[in-house]
Amino acid sequence: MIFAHAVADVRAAEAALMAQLPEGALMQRAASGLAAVCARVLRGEFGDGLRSGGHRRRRGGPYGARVVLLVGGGDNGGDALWAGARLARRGARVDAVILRHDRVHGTGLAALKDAGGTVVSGDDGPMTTATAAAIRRADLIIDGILGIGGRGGLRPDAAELAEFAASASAHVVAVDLPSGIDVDTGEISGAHVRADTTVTFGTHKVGLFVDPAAAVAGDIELVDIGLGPYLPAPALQVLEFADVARMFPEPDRNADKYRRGVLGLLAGSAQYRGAAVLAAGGAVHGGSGMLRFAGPDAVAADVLRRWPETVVSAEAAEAGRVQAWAVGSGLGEGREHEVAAVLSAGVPVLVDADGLRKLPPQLASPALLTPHAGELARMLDAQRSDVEARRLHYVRQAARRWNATVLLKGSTTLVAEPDGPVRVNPTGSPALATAGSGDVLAGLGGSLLAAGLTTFDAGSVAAFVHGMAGHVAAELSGYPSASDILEALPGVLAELRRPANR
Ligand SMILES: NC(=O)C1=CN([C@@H]2O[C@H](COP(=O)(O)OP(=O)(O)OC[C@H]3O[C@@H](n4cnc5c(N)ncnc54)[C@H](OP(=O)(O)O)[C@@H]3O)[C@@H](O)[C@H]2O)[C@@H](O)CC1
Ligand SMILES: Nc1ncnc2c1ncn2[C@@H]1O[C@H](COP(=O)(O)OP(=O)(O)O)[C@@H](O)[C@H]1O
Ligand SMILES: [K+]
Repeated sequence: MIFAHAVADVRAAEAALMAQLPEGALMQRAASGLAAVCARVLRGEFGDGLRSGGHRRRRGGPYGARVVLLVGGGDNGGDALWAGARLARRGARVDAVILRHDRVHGTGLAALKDAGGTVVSGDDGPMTTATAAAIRRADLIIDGILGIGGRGGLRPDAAELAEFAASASAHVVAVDLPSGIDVDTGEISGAHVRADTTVTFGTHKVGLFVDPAAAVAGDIELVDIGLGPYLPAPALQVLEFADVARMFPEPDRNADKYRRGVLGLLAGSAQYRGAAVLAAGGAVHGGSGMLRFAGPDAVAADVLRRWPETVVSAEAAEAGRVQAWAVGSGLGEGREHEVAAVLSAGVPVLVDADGLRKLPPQLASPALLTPHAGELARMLDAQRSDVEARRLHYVRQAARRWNATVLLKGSTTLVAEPDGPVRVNPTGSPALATAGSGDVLAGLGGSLLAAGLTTFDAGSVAAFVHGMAGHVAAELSGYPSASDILEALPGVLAELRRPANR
């Protein structure tokens, strides 16, 4: 599992660690890790990142490379200067653009000059003819404008510099984080740097994983500076393949279909018949022992044709015993009384799409709500654009509001509980943004709930597997449909469940 911590916790851990170490030791660890990643960038070991297109790709390493440092008035600028000094000693031509001469990290600047680096900015501002020329011909730009001490977007002179750097063809490496993002929320409130690679220190920072900020961080490289023992519980968790492989329910020797868990599915309608078929497909593969589908004859017939293992009934009340419900995908209007009955049935429930329209103020059983940004906006009486800009804020708010697990879908899928760390799904891709793909996710998540996973684990495991299936489907079909994603599921699950991976 990968973790990210809040700035206050990073600061406290740094203070505790620094008390044990000689002055400046931590910055040397950070700068040495930063310089090592920069050397790899200059050897061409990194892709072109997000700003791909106009990059001049260098392969020769630091010797003879042109490096520009953007240096703010704090320790983030200090890291850049010390790393610049190391690169200069290895033969790079290093030019520093100093934003605040009165605040610049003194020993870092002296070290850079000793190593042969030069300052190209002027006394009255960072943008000079020499600055522009250095940035235009740079192979690598190191963004040390702001780190965890930054507040709000970049100020005008830094913003102008960042904009000029963005128009250059150099690879941009951000020190700790792309300057100007809100590091604890992933929000962006003004001008900021766009990085191809971010080298972060001690632990990951929240904003590096949450859009919109994550989208401007590029590849993330973590440099261990020894903070680990001093860090408290993380603010964010990112599951990895091995975590997910371990979290799957393992049917025991004397399992039967009931003990493996039965999922009830209330999805699809005359208008959205396919939603029932797609959700049922996610469900029959998701680890539960049996699927009971409740819905109108025509929809049930479609489900049975595709998934003959399903047991169908006309109404939720006639479905029989289940260990969990998944409700709402493509359900349309008119079955609100059934949704209400399912929500008070006393078993865990995944609530998607139309099931989210009229949620009661209190939910009677453990619930996993799976809105996209538009649905969450409607639930919280907010604007969709605001939910997309402040994903972490709103997902946490909804989790507290309904005392439930909330899985917010989209470019960063987040899974939040009323308290504790939020999980970010690392496998998402725009390939998933296709009609019906959310229905597959709902069926899969519901099935995992029925099989006994908690709402938090079921949501995060389902999102992870769904994302992997999206990648596999994209390799096979270019622009995969939801049916393609569904078809890729068994292969992905087989890989995850292989004994060697558990
Ligand atoms: N502590 C450690 O042990 C280690 C820390 N490390 C490194 O230190 C970094 C944190 O350093 P830091 O605390 O000095 O803050 P930092 O992010 O450089 O910026 C502060 C300066 O920015 C300014 N400023 C603020 N907002 C602004 C804006 N919007 N636009 C423009 N300017 C703005 C603010 O000025 P003021 O607001 O006072 O005018 C102040 O001068 C951390 O990210 C990591 O890289 C590593 O070496 C590992 C060991
Ligand atoms: N830009 C994106 N990047 C990654 N995943 C995305 C993106 N846009 C949508 N998704 C994912 O695609 C799925 C779409 O689900 P949903 O919005 O419910 O669509 P539908 O209702 O048509 O099934 C969700 O899993 C969501 O997280
Ligand atoms: K930075």
